[in-house]
Amino acid sequence: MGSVVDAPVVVEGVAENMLGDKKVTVVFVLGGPGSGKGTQCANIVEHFGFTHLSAGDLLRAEIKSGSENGTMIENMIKEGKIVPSEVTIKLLQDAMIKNENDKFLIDGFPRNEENRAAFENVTKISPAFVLFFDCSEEEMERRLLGRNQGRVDDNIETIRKRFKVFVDSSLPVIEHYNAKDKVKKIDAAKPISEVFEVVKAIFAPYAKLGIQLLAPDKISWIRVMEWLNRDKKRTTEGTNGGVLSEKALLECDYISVI
Ligand SMILES: Nc1ncnc2c1ncn2[C@@H]1O[C@H](COP(=O)(O)OP(=O)(O)OP(=O)(O)O)[C@@H](O)[C@H]1O
Ligand SMILES: O=c1ccn([C@@H]2O[C@H](COP(=O)(O)O)[C@@H](O)[C@H]2O)c(=O)[nH]1
Repeated sequence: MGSVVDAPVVVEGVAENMLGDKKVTVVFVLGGPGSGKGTQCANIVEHFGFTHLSAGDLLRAEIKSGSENGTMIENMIKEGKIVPSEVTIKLLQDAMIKNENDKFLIDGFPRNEENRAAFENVTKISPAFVLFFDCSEEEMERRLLGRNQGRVDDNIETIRKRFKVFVDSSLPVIEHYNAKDKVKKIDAAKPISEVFEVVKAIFAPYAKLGIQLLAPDKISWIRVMEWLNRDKKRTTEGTNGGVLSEKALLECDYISVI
């Protein structure tokens, strides 16, 4: 009996963007403060192999690093205001370039139409789709006041300001992508596990296949991975140089898919 490995299945038709020499898939994760974006992103990372980039976390790290922008960012966050696009975009772009992964969840960005247009202009990346966590202000307020992570903006005064910024500036971003049919709206008022069931169905095309080599003496991992990675499509090339369909690969006597 051979060993087990996770093999990526890349789905044709999912938008891919170039970041330097690298092809990347980006999903924007949007929703009001406390709607559960970070919580669900952690689940998506665990199950679907995305890298989570929270714009808010990157800005908070920038404050801690003692950067020259630190004081300005801290003041904006305390007021619930939106940090200038060039600062946030640079942090996101650097994080994507540094990371070897090619699938990113960008959480809490773009926050306004100017953020969105600047990001698309600078990076030439447009999202594969946008997850929108929809939740009432009453429920979000309850969650934020109970979060207890010592955040300077989780107080009732700043929370109200953040809600207003979300409605006035961030909802138009969601409307922009909705007009392009890119928004997947989720009822985020439900319990965490129920929200994740809906999220899971949306990310199903990114699921990893478990593959087991039944006859390691007859077929090598290197060969299987070459087949699966070729052209990043669901068709693969066989040993005889012809085209081996995914179906044929999965029916191969030496491999089982679990
Ligand atoms: N579906 C849910 N039901 C109840 N509580 C939740 C749910 N999702 C998240 N929470 C809790 O609500 C709080 C806020 O969640 P989270 O940090 O994921 O929200 P967020 O949208 O990322 O917030 P922000 O935009 O302010 O960073 C956390 O304490 C989290 O445990
Ligand atoms: O793109 C962004 C993301 C965040 N901010 C500022 O940070 C806080 C906190 O953001 P969270 O997503 O809740 O962690 C937000 O209120 C903004 O002040 C930003 O300016 N731009």
